[in-house]
Amino acid sequence: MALSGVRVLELAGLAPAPLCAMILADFGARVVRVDRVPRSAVAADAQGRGKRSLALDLKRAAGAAALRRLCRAADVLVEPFRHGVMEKLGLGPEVLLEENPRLIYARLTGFGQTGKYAKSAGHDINFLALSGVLSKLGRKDENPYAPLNLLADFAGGGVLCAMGIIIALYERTRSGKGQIIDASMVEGTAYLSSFLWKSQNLGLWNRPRGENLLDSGAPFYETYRTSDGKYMAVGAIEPQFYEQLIKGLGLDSDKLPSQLSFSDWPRMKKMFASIFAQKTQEEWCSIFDGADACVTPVLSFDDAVSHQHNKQRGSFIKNDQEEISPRPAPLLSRTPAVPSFKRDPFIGEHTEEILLEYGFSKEEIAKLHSENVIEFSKPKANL
Ligand SMILES: C[C@H](CCC[C@@H](C)[C@H]1CC[C@H]2[C@@H]3[C@H](O)C[C@@H]4C[C@H](O)CC[C@]4(C)[C@H]3C[C@H](O)[C@]12C)C(=O)SCCNC(=O)CCNC(=O)[C@H](O)C(C)(C)COP(=O)(O)OP(=O)(O)OC[C@H]1O[C@@H](n2cnc3c(N)ncnc32)[C@H](O)[C@@H]1OP(=O)(O)O
Repeated sequence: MALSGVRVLELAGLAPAPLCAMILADFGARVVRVDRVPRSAVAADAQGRGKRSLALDLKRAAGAAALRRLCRAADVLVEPFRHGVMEKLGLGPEVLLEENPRLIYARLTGFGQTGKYAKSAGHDINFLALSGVLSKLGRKDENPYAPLNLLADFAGGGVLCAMGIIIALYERTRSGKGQIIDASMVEGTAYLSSFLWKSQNLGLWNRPRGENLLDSGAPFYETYRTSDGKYMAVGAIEPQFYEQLIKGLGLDSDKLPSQLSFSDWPRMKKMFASIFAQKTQEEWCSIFDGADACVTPVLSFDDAVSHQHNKQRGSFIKNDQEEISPRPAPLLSRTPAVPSFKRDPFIGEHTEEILLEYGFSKEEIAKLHSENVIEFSKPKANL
């Protein structure tokens, strides 16, 4: 796999860092998740695929020293705490990079390492809000709406941090040097929205929220309820696709206002809604499948797994616990990701094997254990 041989240490956190490290594991990195001792009340990594777990108390001097030793032999460290936490533990980047100048020290936070909010707690919705992007999301006359925690936590956070790590690994092949990655979810989300920023003078976004082309203002970029209580997604932007949409709906474009007549959009949306409400989702699929109208069913998770297209591509996988999840993306032709089919690791399940692998002796491990600096776990559920 593309990242074979890359050793990653992930300090356990909430949603974004676990995704970042799972991506690295899916593509071949050997990822060790460093879990808390004593266990945290919010300890539940649903993104542990392909990782092993080492339970280590970083607040004890011997625990922090153990992490320093692990970092001397690692390629990447991913830490998810607000600024100052690692420094307080004596595990700041100056210390770890001095001991291992090749280390890539990835700091995945909401607000970044500097600035007024660097030490503030926050969650996805806060980062999305500060990036400016949340102000654009939502329907007309409604409050801004955060699409789960997909945008800041995962896209602007986990994915962009993984990209930063890959870029730094690539650069290290030339310089031989590691570096610090300051991955702020506010900035990651803002960066993802570059198109919105850079297209402002195109007149696409100058109307109030919910009245623009892609924010549910346009009748041809919307979801519509079907007679069986399901939904269809319509994305017929270009005129040739819009024409196919109109045809599929049984309408005559000569008798309709022009596609880009903003003032007619509310009326057109009502008309489309009443037409979509007359057939089931399946009936609409049989009309639009194969037509270039950019109309697709809105699928539940179950329906997505069993949809013919996704089945043909093997887009979802099942692990040995029968748990279904999306296959890693993108597909690389020669060195594709090979996701683990084993269950996610229990906290502390691999403590001993990891420490041995990183050069600790059996005696050292026994001492750490007797002092409760590390924990071993018997295979039982985390929750
Ligand atoms: C919207 C998402 C968040 C989704 C979260 C949900 C997935 C979970 C939230 C509630 C969970 C459920 C609940 O807990 C009940 C059940 C519990 C059960 O165990 C599992 C099932 C549950 C139902 C459980 C299920 C799920 O887990 C939940 C539903 C997000 O937006 S995530 C993004 C969050 N933001 C960031 O990542 C930005 C950067 N980070 C931060 O701002 C902060 O880290 C954060 C997230 C605000 C947390 O702040 P906190 O004060 O708690 O932490 P820090 O300041 O970072 O400091 C960490 C302290 O921990 C010490 N420490 C770390 N590692 C170790 C170690 N190995 N050993 C010892 N100590 C360690 C560290 O030294 C710090 O100590 P100090 O505070 O003393 O400095």
